[in-house]
Amino acid sequence: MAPSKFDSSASCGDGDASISCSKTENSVADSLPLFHSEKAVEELLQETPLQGMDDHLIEFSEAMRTVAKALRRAAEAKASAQAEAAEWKRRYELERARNMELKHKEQLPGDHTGNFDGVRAGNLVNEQVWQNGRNEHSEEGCMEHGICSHEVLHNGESDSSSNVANNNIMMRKASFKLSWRCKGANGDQHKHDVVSFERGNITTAERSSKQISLKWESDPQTVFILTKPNSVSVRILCAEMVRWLKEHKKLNIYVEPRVRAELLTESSYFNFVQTWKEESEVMLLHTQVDLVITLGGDGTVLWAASMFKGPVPPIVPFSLGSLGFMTPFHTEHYRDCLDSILRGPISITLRHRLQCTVIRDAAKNEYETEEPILVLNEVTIDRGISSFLTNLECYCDNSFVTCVQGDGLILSTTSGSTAYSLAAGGSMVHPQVPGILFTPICPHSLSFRPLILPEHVTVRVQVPFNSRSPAWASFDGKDRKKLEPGDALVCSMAPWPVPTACPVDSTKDFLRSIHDGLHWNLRKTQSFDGPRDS
Ligand SMILES: NC(=O)c1ccc[n+]([C@@H]2O[C@H](COP(=O)([O-])OP(=O)(O)OC[C@H]3O[C@@H](n4cnc5c(N)ncnc54)[C@H](O)[C@@H]3O)[C@@H](O)[C@H]2O)c1
Ligand SMILES: Nc1ncnc2c1ncn2[C@@H]1O[C@H](COP(=O)(O)OP(=O)(O)OP(=O)(O)O)[C@@H](O)[C@H]1O
Repeated sequence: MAPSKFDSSASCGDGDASISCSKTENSVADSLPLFHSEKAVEELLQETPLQGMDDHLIEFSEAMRTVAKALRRAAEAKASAQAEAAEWKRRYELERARNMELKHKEQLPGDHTGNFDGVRAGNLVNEQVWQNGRNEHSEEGCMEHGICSHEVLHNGESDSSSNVANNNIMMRKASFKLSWRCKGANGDQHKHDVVSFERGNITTAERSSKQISLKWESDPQTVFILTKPNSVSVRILCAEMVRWLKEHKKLNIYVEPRVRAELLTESSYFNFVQTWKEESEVMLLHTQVDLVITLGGDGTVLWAASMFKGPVPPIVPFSLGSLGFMTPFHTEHYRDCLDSILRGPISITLRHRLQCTVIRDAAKNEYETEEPILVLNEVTIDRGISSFLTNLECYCDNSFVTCVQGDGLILSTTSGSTAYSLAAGGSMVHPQVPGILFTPICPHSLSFRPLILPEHVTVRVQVPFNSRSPAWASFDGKDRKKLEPGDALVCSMAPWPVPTACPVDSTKDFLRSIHDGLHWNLRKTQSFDGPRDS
């Protein structure tokens, strides 16, 4: 009786496996191990004596033997093809490595991609020559502008500092290049000093925010004194300081028009004091002034910074306020202090500023002001007098961040981290840390924690068209601007920081300000007198 279909299970001898001839050709080939040898077929046939079989069955048995042989040959051919492909692949990799090495040596300008699309496997060089002749790490191949590294490890040699196995295959550590992604054509050249790149290991050997020291190359000639208004003690000190700087230091003195008028009411002696007539002259102050002295509190430092829309001369802030986070110099010793500052060198805290631009009806993308508004502390977008929650859509480099529903949002510098942002639950951050604090004000959501974003981002805060009320932006607590639905405020790090002088260094200054100003973590020390671990 001839079977209509071969569809049975059988032991293959080398273990239990099922053979299903109803499989497609590919799937049979895939299960070649099941046909490990023709033995399986023989065993199967032996179990069925040929005598008594009809011709069809005998014929079928023979066909099965033939199929088994064909499958074995196919398996051998496949294994051989795989081995050959592996060999070609290995050769290709060798050639690729060699070409890469040569290409790096040639230092082709503008091509640091490490791409070798044109390399063909057929264009191979003698592998042995390559292995014998080259045995080097190719640091010298690293280019001027990018940061790259790759190394080749050879037969019998392994990098003692790594765990690379010592086998007979030439191994190539992945080659790579780092570059800083930023706007502008010269982006690649940014901050290479921060990252060192030895043999493929990335280390940040150098720090970006070192203590900055200012050394005068020529003597300062002109000092601009800024004072807090309506303060008798400030007025008295200002007159005394102007006199001393003129008589003992032979300096030119600039003051605000209001201050000059005050000095002149005191005495005509102060006629030499300079000021400006037109507001437009303020724009040029930075070209005439060597040093700015502030007499007041933090608000006077903010005021001074706001007068410079571009570069800011070094500021020496004297403390005549209540808190004095940014005013480390004491007025009692002002002569010694100024004496040392005029001689230099001066330790400087470079305080980053934010530049903010209001865009009216963001859909039109029209900037309201030509010049961005610069802030030293923060820009605040809040609900103003409205009793509704703010509804502020926030984007960071065009990626949606979140929607602020609450009283508002503070975008703060690290200098401003100890001001309004701190009161709203933001972290205190050392002023030399470059970053933008993203601090919600009374958010109506328990999970809305403050963020600190990197310095290079652009933050966009938009009042959506479906907002129930407008929002209000204020800049270092001043100049409130209404943001109607559809308006946006764009904020990024400004290129002109505010250099403020420190008595010792910026870290001591920062710690002093949080200890003295805020009494940070002030607590009576627990006494020794009591239970303790034995
Ligand atoms: N709830 C709050 O804490 C709150 C509310 C509104 C404004 N402010 C802050 O006031 C600043 C404006 O200051 P002002 O002197 O013109 O107004 P102000 O005279 O009302 O003084 C506000 C207080 O903030 C302090 N301050 C300012 N800058 C600081 C800083 N960088 N670190 C620590 N404290 C700082 C000042 O010493 C002052 O005591 C704003 O930029 C804002 O940060 C804070
Ligand atoms: N030269 C100036 N012209 C106009 N306004 C100024 C000037 N200097 C300071 N102000 C403003 O006066 C206010 C108070 O100044 P400041 O913060 O220096 O004094 P304070 O409030 O007594 O000190 P503190 O901030 O330490 O409590 C601030 O709002 C500031 O913007």
